[in-house]
Parts: sequence; C-alpha cells; structure tokens
Amino acid sequence: MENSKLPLHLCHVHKLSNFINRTHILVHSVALVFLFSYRASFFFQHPKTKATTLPWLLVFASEVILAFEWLLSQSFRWRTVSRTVFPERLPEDDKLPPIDVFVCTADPEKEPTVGVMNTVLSAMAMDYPPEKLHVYLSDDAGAAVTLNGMREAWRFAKWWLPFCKRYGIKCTAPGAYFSAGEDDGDEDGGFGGSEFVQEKTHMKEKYEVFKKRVTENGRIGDTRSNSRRDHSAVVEVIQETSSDDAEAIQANEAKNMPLLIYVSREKRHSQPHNFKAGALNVLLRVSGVISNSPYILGLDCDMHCNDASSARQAMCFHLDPKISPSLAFVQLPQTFHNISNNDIYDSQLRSALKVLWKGYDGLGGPCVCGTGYYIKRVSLCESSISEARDAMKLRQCFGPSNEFIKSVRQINKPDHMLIQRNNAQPNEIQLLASCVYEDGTKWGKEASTINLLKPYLFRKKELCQVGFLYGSVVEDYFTGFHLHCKGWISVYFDPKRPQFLGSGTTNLDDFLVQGTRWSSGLVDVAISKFSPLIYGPFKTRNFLHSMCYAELALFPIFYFLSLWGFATIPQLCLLNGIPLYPQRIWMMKSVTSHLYGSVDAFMKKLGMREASFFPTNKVDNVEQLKRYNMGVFDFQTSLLFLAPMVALVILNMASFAVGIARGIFVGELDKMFIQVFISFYVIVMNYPIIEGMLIRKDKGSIPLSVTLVSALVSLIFYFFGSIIFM
Ligand SMILES: O=c1ccn([C@@H]2O[C@H](COP(=O)(O)OP(=O)(O)O[C@H]3O[C@H](CO)[C@@H](O)[C@H](O)[C@H]3O)[C@@H](O)[C@H]2O)c(=O)[nH]1
Ligand SMILES: [Mn+2]
Repeated sequence: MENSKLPLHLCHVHKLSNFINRTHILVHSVALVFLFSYRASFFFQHPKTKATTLPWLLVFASEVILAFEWLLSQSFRWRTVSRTVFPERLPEDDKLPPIDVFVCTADPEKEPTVGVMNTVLSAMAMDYPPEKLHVYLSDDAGAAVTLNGMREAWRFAKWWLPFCKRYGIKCTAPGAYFSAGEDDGDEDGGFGGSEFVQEKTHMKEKYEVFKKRVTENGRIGDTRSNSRRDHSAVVEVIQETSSDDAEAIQANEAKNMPLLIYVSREKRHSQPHNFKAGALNVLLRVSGVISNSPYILGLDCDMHCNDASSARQAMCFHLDPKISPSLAFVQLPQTFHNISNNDIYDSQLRSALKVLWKGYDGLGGPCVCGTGYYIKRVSLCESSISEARDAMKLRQCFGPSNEFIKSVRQINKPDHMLIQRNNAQPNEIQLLASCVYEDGTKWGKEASTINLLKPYLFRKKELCQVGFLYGSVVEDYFTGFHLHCKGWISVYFDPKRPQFLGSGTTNLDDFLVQGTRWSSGLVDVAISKFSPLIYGPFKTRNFLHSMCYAELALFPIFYFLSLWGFATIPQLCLLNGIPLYPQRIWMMKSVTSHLYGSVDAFMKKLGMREASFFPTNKVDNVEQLKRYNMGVFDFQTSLLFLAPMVALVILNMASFAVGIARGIFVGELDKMFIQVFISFYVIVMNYPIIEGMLIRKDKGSIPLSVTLVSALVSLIFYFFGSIIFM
C-alpha cells in the first residue's frame, strides 16, 4: 500500500554542470563574435585582391559553418539529467503488462547463429513473468540454420531458464555468462555452494552441446542461402517436439516458458524490403495478431541482456501515471562487450551516450537508438480513426487484414494492459508477412505531409502512425523524430550495470562503413521535407529539442564542409604566404592582460584591491615606434607581463623537444603526435618571443633576467603540474 505512494523513479537535474556548460557557451560565443568581427572587418579595411579574398571567404564560410554546428550541439549541454529507478516499488507480477521482444537478424554469415540465439535466450530468461513475455525473431535471410537454431534454443531454454531463475543469474546470455571471468563472483547470487557449482558445470555441458548442434546445422548446408533476397514467408511458433523423457520432465519445470516465434517475411526481387524498418513492421503486424503486447523491447541480434531486471526497470517509467500517458519509449544505452581500453575508433560512442544523450533527455528525450528500447506499441500503431464506419480508412492506413485492424483498435483503447494470446489463423499471418501487404497503405509513411499547418488543422480529425518509418537507413532516428513531433516524450536511462551488451566495431573499415551509413541516413533526413531544422521547431515541444535533432541530422554535412575547408585552405595560404588569422598579439593578450584583468576584477569584487584605471600611454618612444613600424615586437614591458608569456613558450619548447626525443627513443610519437603538434604550433605562433629571447640583442628584446625568471616559473609550473597529474 505504502509503496504505491512512493515514486517509481527520480529525475536528477545536473545543476552545477548545467551552469558550467551555460557559462562556457557564453564565453565561447563571445569569442566567436570577436572572430567574426575580425573577419568582417577584413572586407572593409584591407586592400583586396582576388588572391586573398577567395581564401578568406572560404575560411570564413568554414568558420561560420563550424560555429553554427557548435551552436546546435550546445542544445545537448543545456539541461543534462540522470535517472534512478525503484523496481521494488512496482506492482505485483500479475499486474505487470505483457512485453513482446523483437530481435532482428539479416545474415547468418555476418551474424553467427549461436550469437543470435544467445540474444534470444537472454531475452527469454529475463526476470519477468514468463507468460507475459513473447520473443519474436525476424530472420531477413530466411535461413534454415536460423530456424533450426531457434528449435535448439527452445530445447536448451528448458534447462537454461529454470537455472537462471533459481540462481538469480543477471547475465542471462549463456555464452557471455560462461565466458565471464572467475572473479565475476556476484553472478551466482550468493549461491557459492557445491550444488550450484555442479549445476553450473552441467549447464555448461548442455550449452556446449547446444552450440555444437547449432553450428553443425549450419555446416550441413543451408539450402535456401541463395534465396536471401527472394523467399516466401515462414512464421513458426516454436513448440515441443521432443519425446525425450528427461526433456519432458524438464519441460514440466519450465512449463511457463515465454512464447518463441520465428518470423521470416516474404521477400521478392521486385519489391523493396526497406531493410530493418521493413522487418520491424512485419514483426509489428505478426505479433499484433498473436500476442499484441502493449510494450515492445527492440533488440539487435548482437545485443544480449546483461541484466535480467531490465524490463522491470523500464516499467518504472512506463507505469508511472505522471509521465506514462505521453511516454513513447525508454531508451537504454548501447554498450559493448568487445571494446579495448584505448577504443581508438570510439566505438563506444562515448560522447553521444555518456554526455549528449543526458542532455537530450533533459529536453524531451533521445531518439530511438535502434536497439535496447522499450516502446509502447500504441505509439507505433496509433490511430484516432475509431468509428466502425471508417473501416475503409483504417484499411487504407493499416492494410487489408481485419484481424490486424482489430488488434490496433484494441491497443488504442484506454487501459489496454492485459491481453490474451490469440490463436491467429495461419493464412492471416501469411498475409501479414507478405511483401505486398504494404502496397497502397500508410506503412512506413508519415501520414501528415508537406503542409506544415496541416497537422495542426487536421490533428483532431485523424492521425495514424503506421510502424517504423522508411526513407532513411537510420530508421531509428527518423521514427524517434516523428514520435517527438507528434508530442510523445522519451526517457534515457543509463544504469550502472549495462542492461544490454552488444559488439561494437573493432576495425577501421567497419567503423567507417557504419559511419558512412549513418551519415547517409541522417543526411537523407536533413535534406528531406522533414529536415529537423525547418520541420522540428514547429512540431517538437521545445526549440532546443529540435536543435538536438537538427544537430544529429546536419553534423555530417557541417563537419565535412568545414573540416575540408580547414584542412586545405590555411595550408594553401601558408604555402602562398597569405595570412588568415590575427597575428599573435591576441595570445599574448590572453595570457597576460585578460588574466590580470580578470584577477583584478575578482580582487576588486572581493574587496582585496581598490579599483584602478591606468590610462594607456599616449606618448610615443621613437625607437619603439620604429620597431613597431617594422613589425618587430617590443618586449619592453614589466616582468609581470613578460614572465607568463615567456614561461609558456619555454614550457612549450621543452615539451616539444622532449616529445620529439620520446618519439625517437621511446617510440611513442603516434600517441603523442597531437600534443607535439600543439607545442610546435604554439612555438611557431610565438616565434617572435623566441627571437626576442635568444636571437635579438636590441633594446626591445627580452632581458636575460626575465628569461631566467620565466624559466624558473615554468620549472615550478612543471613541478607542481607533475605532482597533480601523477
Ligand atoms: O535488412 C536488414 C538490415 C539489418 N537488419 C538488422 O538490423 C540490426 C542492425 O544492423 P547492424 O548491421 O548491426 O548495424 P549497426 O550499424 O550496428 O546498427 C546501428 O545502426 C542502425 C541504423 O543504421 C540501427 O538500426 C541499429 O540498431 C544500430 O545498432 C541487425 O540486428 C541486423 O540484423 C535487418 O533485420 N534487416
Ligand atoms: Mn550492430
């Protein structure tokens, strides 16, 4: 009773980091304004020649693009949040809603069947009432090895599921569970006894047998492997086939097994299959007439459950009456099990999942990320066409199957929570999985089109969302965007223990191929009529949220344009002696005047110093003027100004020299390259200081005493820096 009053989850707003982020945005914006005014002034002041105008324009364009991209990306840093859940406060098991699990596979060669079955088994073994779990596997290859694998998985599940339940196994994928290191002590839930050890060994043997049978099936040869792009539909509910006694007894213990269904949709050369989104839409239809669960867990075939309680955790959001009515999905991070410490390709998408998505969440929720999401079925099969007389319209939207339309009506009713498994007719299922089913329907299409006002005017009248959207290979992003445009929200939940683990890209080729697909899918959306930059601001709940979507769609274009600009134009200009950037003076100013100015301001604020105003010198010194006119720096200034500047240069000279030496003697130049380069860059940019220190002997050069003091300062700096960093 008491539990029902306590919240199921909490949302924490990161106040401090949001404050820091916003301050940084302000400071960075001011710097950008200065840069742009410097650029603008060029066009009014300098004697222009064609040779300099063009590179300046190009670099200016690159800078504007990069700055705009930067601005969009700041939306992710505006309001970051994180979340906690309390699954122990959930209602009793009999009140939990049913869940359909969708697993997709497409190619038994690239996606080994044993791995796919591990995902399937891990979903079946989740800590959730088994009669409320239905696991569907979509096999786009229509491969016999996969169907056989499913049957083997079912047999093995009869042993594996009770084992997981009895010992509270968290990582429910057998492969990952058995290969985990010995130190993974918490895996046995405290059952360190000999009975457990014995059973674990027994289970491991069973798993080896299972693996062998699955792989052997694969080796025997897949008769249908040539027909990957051309085959008819196969839908099979995996059931008891064995007459083996031991298995029958085991089946008794596991009598409440989740439903396991193999779905291979029909594919024909003549019909577009719309990749993963197409496969998911077939699953939506087929599951609609079999289990029609109100919630769906979407998984890629390489993403196994690593935390059996994930469904309960997700329900903490879906069953919260405050957010539930508008909550479309809960997205969990994509985490990988095969990432090296260095992660040189950033396969972990660290910045996206650890930083950006928390900000996305703070504004209305992240997009669908393809895998590891718990989505509400009604958000994908939404219909405000309710009257019986609109049967024609419903068929135009959802296709000719009356059974399916019935299922849509069911889930669109309020309080649709508990549903019975149906006995759908086999020919109805064949129809739903056929490749022509979607012809002339609204499947994969956004119902409201071009006219921006139309959705507002007709919103009340009729609205239907028919599955995952086509038109981009990043169906997840595109679908998520539309859901948000329709007023749904989503939640990002990143618990300590990763709930799902998949395999990330571990070679440059895969990484770049995947990146290219994502870019092309995102740019598809960016240049479509649904470009988030134009369409988003009118439709999403807040402008910043649409900026997040715009950033994701546009960053491939913006980065490539601006980086190509920066990677070529300054270099060409350097070769031709065309200066592009302000000369060094701003650096000197930054490390001295700005520092002192700020310290000054703070000290005044704290009452430690009286306000002062030293008028700028208006009297010219002849010699100084001469040097100035010759473009030679005059270092006749106070030690206070010179020392930090010179000290920084000395520090950079030293680190550059050491960096090169390390490269030669230790061989770490590849690791340190960027740092060496930065030192080199600083040295080059500050060459006049070096000149003034070592080469020049005139009055305006840097006195030896200053050099010595600065060297001492940098030594002290190095000393303390090393203490802090070590
Ligand atoms: O025609 C297809 C193509 C792919 N898939 C499945 O889609 C999933 C993702 O494909 P994968 O090759 O693993 O692509 P990734 O780049 O790793 O996928 C990321 O990017 C995709 C969008 O491009 C998202 O759908 C994924 O969830 C996300 O993990 C896999 O389970 C595939 O079997 C199909 O079912 N049918
Ligand atoms: Mn993948």
